[in-house]
Amino acid sequence: MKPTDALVTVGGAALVCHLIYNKWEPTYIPATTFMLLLLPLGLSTLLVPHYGPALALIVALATYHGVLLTSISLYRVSPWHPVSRYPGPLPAKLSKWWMVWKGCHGKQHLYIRALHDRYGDVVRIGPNDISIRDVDAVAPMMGTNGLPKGPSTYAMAMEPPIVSVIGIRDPVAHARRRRPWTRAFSTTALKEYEPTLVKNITRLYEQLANQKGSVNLATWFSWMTYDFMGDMVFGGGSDMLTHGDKDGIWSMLTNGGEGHVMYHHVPWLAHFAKRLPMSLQVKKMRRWALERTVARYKHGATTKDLFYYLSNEDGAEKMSPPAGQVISEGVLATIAASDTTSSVLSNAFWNILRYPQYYKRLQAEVDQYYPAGENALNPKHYSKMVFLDAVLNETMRMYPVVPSGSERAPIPGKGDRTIGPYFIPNGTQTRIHFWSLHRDARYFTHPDTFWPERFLIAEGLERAPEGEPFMQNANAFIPFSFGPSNCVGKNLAQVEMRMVFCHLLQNLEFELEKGWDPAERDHTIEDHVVISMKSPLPVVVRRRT
Ligand code: HEM
Repeated sequence: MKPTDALVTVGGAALVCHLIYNKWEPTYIPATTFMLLLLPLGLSTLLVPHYGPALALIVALATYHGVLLTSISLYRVSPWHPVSRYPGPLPAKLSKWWMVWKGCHGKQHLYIRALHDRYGDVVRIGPNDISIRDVDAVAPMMGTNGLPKGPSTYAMAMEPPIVSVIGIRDPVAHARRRRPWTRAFSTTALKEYEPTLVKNITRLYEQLANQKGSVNLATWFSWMTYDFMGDMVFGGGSDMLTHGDKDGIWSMLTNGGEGHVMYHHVPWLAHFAKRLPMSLQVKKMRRWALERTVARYKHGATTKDLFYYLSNEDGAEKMSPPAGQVISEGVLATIAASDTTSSVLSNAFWNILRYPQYYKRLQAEVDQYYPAGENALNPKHYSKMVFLDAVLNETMRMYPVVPSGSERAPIPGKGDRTIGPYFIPNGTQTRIHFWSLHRDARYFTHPDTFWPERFLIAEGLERAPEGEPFMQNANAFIPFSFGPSNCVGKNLAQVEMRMVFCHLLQNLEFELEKGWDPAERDHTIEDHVVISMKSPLPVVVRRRT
């Protein structure tokens, strides 16, 4: 064979490889190794007579991968690409790694918002990836007849193949797996959890009351929320409020963010994840969960906690799940419930402490419903505390715990979909960008200002300031997401946060550490799929007299 014919054969094989990946996206490791390595290596034999073995290898690999990359790039920016109708920056159209690059610095929430400001309500943030900032797309995309979860939720689930509920893409299988969760968060079940909540919040209070000087309030909230979930899922064993993060579990949870961003944008990477060093941390967490689960199975249920429902001790399902599934769900619960709730708690405290008028008003509300002597750990007045709710809601509006939204995508191979006014081609990963939606002036007056009263005005409890139109679109406020895959733990999170606020404000007073500028914290917000604040929250705590 002439050298040019051999080179054309190598290039042709690369084009076939592009076609195969474009249609089937194989992630099976042997198939990937064959397509990307063994095939060009094999084809190099055609070039050996002309270049010798070593050079033939180099030429074959360079030609194969050069043609492959060129073909992929041209297709992605061409008008024939299914997502070409949506605008976006060129590097994002060319490669998902662009968003990984933007995301690993923790600022993708700001970047995507800037892209929406520049390009409009739909932006292409990857070759097959779009972000939407339009309230009219929320229900059609995330509601009952909307799109199922996308591939990145599967990729981020802790340990495929035993994927927890958050990673299940098939809507029927997801609904089935969600049943014990729904039972676990019914009104009756929530009532059963109160003693565990009370125990942990009392412990938090005692620890804070005994601290001298300035403390990092954010850390204490993290430890409390984690201990609470440790009790709820694994019957205890965490004890961070007493011993701190001695096992390094909390640092593992908060430091693995860059990995999450990578899986979020390049989900296929998860198939290789077990070989990456970061998975050692995941294994450590899973080992801890396994030990606790085995102990829990041995001792059985002493209270009706979350494990009771997840392991089917309530006997509501015909078949009990395998232990591996219970571990996966348990690990998900501790992650989904602790990092999220603690970040809202610390962000809410940060905001009332930097705006003293809100601290004063909230303190007055707590004192009205829970004066000294009244048990603030009893939720009987919580539903009447409208300002507390307004503070928590405003915190979640401005600092949604999942800033870049939760991914959705048409079911692979089931064809394209139209969502409201938007055409979503098969294979397109899409999401409503919560951060941009929550800070869109069309939906919220002064969207970048912390102004809890907006929620009271919207409910007709207060008058809007005169002289400017008041905007508040309830459908654009989705911190717990929307539809059949929304946050199943929403009600628990709300009781927990209200209980913390009422008990702590009834008994303690808080002051920001002198000399610390709270505005600094704004610049340290990072989006690692879940929001993360790199800055501490240094606060001086005193008992109220
Ligand atoms: C303020 C606290 C919390 C916030 C803001 C929050 C927010 C969210 C969001 C945005 C999602 C993604 C939903 C989607 O994909 O559409 C989610 C999922 C989830 N959350 Fe929460 N969450 C919080 C607390 C909790 C708590 C306390 C639990 C209790 C275990 C919990 C359990 C879950 C679970 C299991 C899922 C997956 C649901 C599914 O895929 O069906 N979350 N959460």
